[in-house]
Amino acid sequence: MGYAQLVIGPAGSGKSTYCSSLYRHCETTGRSIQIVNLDPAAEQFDYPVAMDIRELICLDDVMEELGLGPNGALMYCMEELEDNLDDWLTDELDNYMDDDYLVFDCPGQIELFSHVPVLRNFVEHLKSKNFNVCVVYLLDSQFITDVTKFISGCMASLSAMVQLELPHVNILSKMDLVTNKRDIGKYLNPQGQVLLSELNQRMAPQFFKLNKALIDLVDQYSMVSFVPLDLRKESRYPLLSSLFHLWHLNG
Ligand SMILES: Nc1nc2c(ncn2[C@@H]2O[C@H](COP(=O)(O)OP(=O)(O)OP(=O)(O)O)[C@@H](O)[C@H]2O)c(=O)[nH]1
Repeated sequence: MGYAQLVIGPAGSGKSTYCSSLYRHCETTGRSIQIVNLDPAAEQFDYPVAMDIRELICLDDVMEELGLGPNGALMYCMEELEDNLDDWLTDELDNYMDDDYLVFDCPGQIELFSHVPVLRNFVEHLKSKNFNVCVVYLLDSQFITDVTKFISGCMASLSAMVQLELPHVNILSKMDLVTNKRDIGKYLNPQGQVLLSELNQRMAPQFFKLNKALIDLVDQYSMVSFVPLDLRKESRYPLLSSLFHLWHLNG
């Protein structure tokens, strides 16, 4: 059995930085992982790239040849990947053995994990090749500085959970940029009633019913909670280790 981590999250949330930190961490601790680039627009990497979607298709070529903009071209590239699961991806996966650990650095287009089936089909393919797959969802800590942003971050993460139906860990990235940790603390162990009253104070009364429904949803999916990760600090090591261990057991 192989293991795979799908690293997803909005554009710029720190996916590639997380992948390179994880790679260096594993190097230090004597583990072996392979990082795969699934972003056809990526230009440079801070980690050795084991497999690269750009060998199959490249964003610039699609933009030039089909006259598409960056977003349309990216979706075209991902559909090309979906069409090549049995060919390109299967050939590439054949290079990896039992017990190999692949980490997939994905593009940040939100539609990939909200409403198009590409990643879900990709995951099904990995499973059919005997990979145990889990998701690491990154959210920039700067995006949850108030309750409305927090709810929006939760909803985006929840839509990925529902779409992919995999073991899922939410990580709050760029914690070094949070100047007042107390502002974020209340969102790490969210209390429904506190969030609801904060939300209601921010919004007009016609939204109160909707606010309640949203908070109940976050409460019910109690796993919509975030693990803060500061990659710039030495303290990241125990956290990366325990997360890695968890994924390896449950992934
Ligand atoms: N301060 C700080 N900056 C970070 C951290 N992680 C990433 N960044 C910066 O955030 C920017 C985006 O980081 P990336 O790792 O490229 O993010 P990404 O999610 O892979 O981006 P896309 O592939 O474009 O979606 C870069 O300028 C990084 O240097 C962090 O933990 N702290």
